[in-house]
Amino acid sequence: MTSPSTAPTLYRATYLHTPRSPFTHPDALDAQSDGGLLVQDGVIRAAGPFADIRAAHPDAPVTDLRGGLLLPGFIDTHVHYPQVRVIGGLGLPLLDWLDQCALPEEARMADLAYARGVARDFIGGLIGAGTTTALVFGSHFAGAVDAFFEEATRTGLRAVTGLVVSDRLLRDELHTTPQRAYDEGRALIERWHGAGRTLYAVTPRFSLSASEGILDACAALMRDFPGVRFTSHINENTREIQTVRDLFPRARDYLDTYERAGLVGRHSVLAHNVHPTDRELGVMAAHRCTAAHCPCSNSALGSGFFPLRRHLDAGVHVSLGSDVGGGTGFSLLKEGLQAHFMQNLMPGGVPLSPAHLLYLATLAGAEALDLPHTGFFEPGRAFDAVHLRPAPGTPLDAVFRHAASPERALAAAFATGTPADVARVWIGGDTVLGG
Ligand SMILES: O=c1[nH]c(=O)c2nc[nH]c2[nH]1
Ligand SMILES: [Zn+2]
Repeated sequence: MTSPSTAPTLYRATYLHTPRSPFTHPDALDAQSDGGLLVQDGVIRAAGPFADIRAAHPDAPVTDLRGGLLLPGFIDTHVHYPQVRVIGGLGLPLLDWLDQCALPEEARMADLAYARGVARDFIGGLIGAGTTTALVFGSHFAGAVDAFFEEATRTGLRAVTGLVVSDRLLRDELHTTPQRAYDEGRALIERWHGAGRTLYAVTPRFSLSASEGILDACAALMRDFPGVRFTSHINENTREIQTVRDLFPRARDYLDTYERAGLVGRHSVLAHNVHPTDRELGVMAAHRCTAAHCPCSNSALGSGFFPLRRHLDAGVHVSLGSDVGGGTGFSLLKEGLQAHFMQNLMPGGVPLSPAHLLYLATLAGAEALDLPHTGFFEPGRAFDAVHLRPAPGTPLDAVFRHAASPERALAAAFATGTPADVARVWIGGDTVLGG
């Protein structure tokens, strides 16, 4: 039975989106200075110049969003739910930061009441930054993962997440066994994968903390439940990489620890990849898996410069992640700016235009997660959107009022926009913030 249709709404706005990748299509940015998006039942029905949409739908009520910028909702492809309350542990390299900042907080997630509060803080932070879809590193505790799925369902966030599993070198209370990893993962998949807007991601923390037995349990879940996603970390820090080499003497490299277990494929998103070998890039491209680039985290933890040029030359898909709490906040505008800075500063870096940054923050994530109903504005896609409308008197408001083109306003949004400039957020046509 189909539910009865609701009345359409015609949104009138300056909107920008990237229906294609600017890395392969130089004219990928579509900017409508006076655009119209007709939305009904959460789905975009028509898109284009306002005058054209108006003429075709003369009776649709209009919501006027002019004076700001309307963008597709941001898609964060790497962010840690249990770390929202430890953002800002600056000055430590990865393994020390994990020991001193992240893991003590992750151990607190055993307390379900605590986890529920963290889930509220975390999802509030994501939506407040204009993020409408996220691939979320979950918790080591199944109860805390349930709490996350419940909060995602309550708020309407599109979320892909799962139980984080490890069996060595963290803290005892964060360790599990292959059998428990499989059993708890299976129960969570059966409850949440494909329920409403939520999907499941099989999530070994990283090979440093995962034995072959745990990786095999992850592979069994991937085999038994086709369609679940896979995520983990790779090649972030030189000490981490050396430790993985010592732990897996038969593996050719870091990627091979996942590849041998059968965990590298179209639905795999590997965070960081700051120090890849050419072989790893070739295999990632061949399997069409994604590297989630997290520039603020790479800077804060001193992990290094992401070799974007090598990824592009090898044909590896790249998306963007905030990596909270190694990263410094939820804003994908800030991640885009930091990516731009780092590519500017590194020898052989890729010059990133505002169109590249918008693509990385939106459609690139939809492609990484294989969510073809999100990522840009076209008839048939869900209306997931963020309206940036800076407060009067702010510098960004001054730029918006005087910008020579929507592209210039978009560049300023990446240069100086923050969550304070997010006025309204929609997911599947529902207003989840502002309005
Ligand atoms: O940036 C990171 N954050 C983490 O929590 C983590 N765990 C393993 N490797 C990691 N890298
Ligand atoms: Zn991470």
